Amino acid sequence: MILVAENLGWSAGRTEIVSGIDLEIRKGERLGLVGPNGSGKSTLLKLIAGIRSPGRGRVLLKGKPLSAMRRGEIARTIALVEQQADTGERINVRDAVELGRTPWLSALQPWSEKDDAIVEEALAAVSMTAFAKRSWATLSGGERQRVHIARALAQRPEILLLDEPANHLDVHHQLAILRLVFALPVTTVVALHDLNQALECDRIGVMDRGRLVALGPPADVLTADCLHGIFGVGASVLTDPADGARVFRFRTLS
Ligand SMILES: Nc1ncnc2c1ncn2[C@@H]1O[C@H](COP(=O)(O)OP(=O)(O)OP(=O)(O)O)[C@@H](O)[C@H]1O
Repeated sequence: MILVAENLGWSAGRTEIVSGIDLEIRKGERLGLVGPNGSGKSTLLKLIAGIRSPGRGRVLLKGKPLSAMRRGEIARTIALVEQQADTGERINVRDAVELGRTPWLSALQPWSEKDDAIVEEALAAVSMTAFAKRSWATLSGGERQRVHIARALAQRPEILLLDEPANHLDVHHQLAILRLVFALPVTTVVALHDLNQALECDRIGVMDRGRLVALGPPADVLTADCLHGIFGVGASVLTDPADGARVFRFRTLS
């Protein structure tokens, strides 16, 4: 297991936001996190990224407690693309992506041509090369999202955590980003609202009111009962005649 959460919990004041999370993340898997608004997906991602300290339980990264690791050491392994993340307004796109290299730089290892090449590759991966000199402040929401993903790619993490990466993106870029993310040779944990996109994950974790209530292959987890009970919707599973893929069609419950 590359990352293990043991009885993880976090509270805001006296309100438990997530609790009792036991989760073993396998090296190389694509794990989707789904759940209603406010069910704790972002909080769980922040806890496993080490940017929020758990109130209870612990996170082990390759067997080592996250709490015993330095920030830079964690950042060389885990990158998190947050929802609505912001970046200093005055920087340009390339500067924002270069920030991804920070955990790898030191007095003994200053910026090199290799870092330039990694940044250029990351910009190209999200089709933002032509925007490299543009000021961050002038970007649209979807362009910012793609730059955040490029920054995370430049970090060259072993574990990539993404909170709603397709948010703000037009349908072309949604498909392109998810295809890119799912093809990366890294472990990926991705919070998703689109349950059809979630079907592409190896495993799905379902969050409900701060708890991980189901975990397993998409077909086992995203059942009609689950969709009814957790999301309060009815769903039919249709087959796409183009390629035989399963797709959900949702309806409100009368
Ligand atoms: N610092 C905080 N103080 C108080 N409440 C918080 C804090 N952070 C999160 N919450 C609450 O915790 C709950 C879980 O939030 P979280 O952002 O983890 O959910 P989510 O599943 O990612 O939601 P969404 O799908 O809407 O993005 C929400 O009700 C939120 O309002």
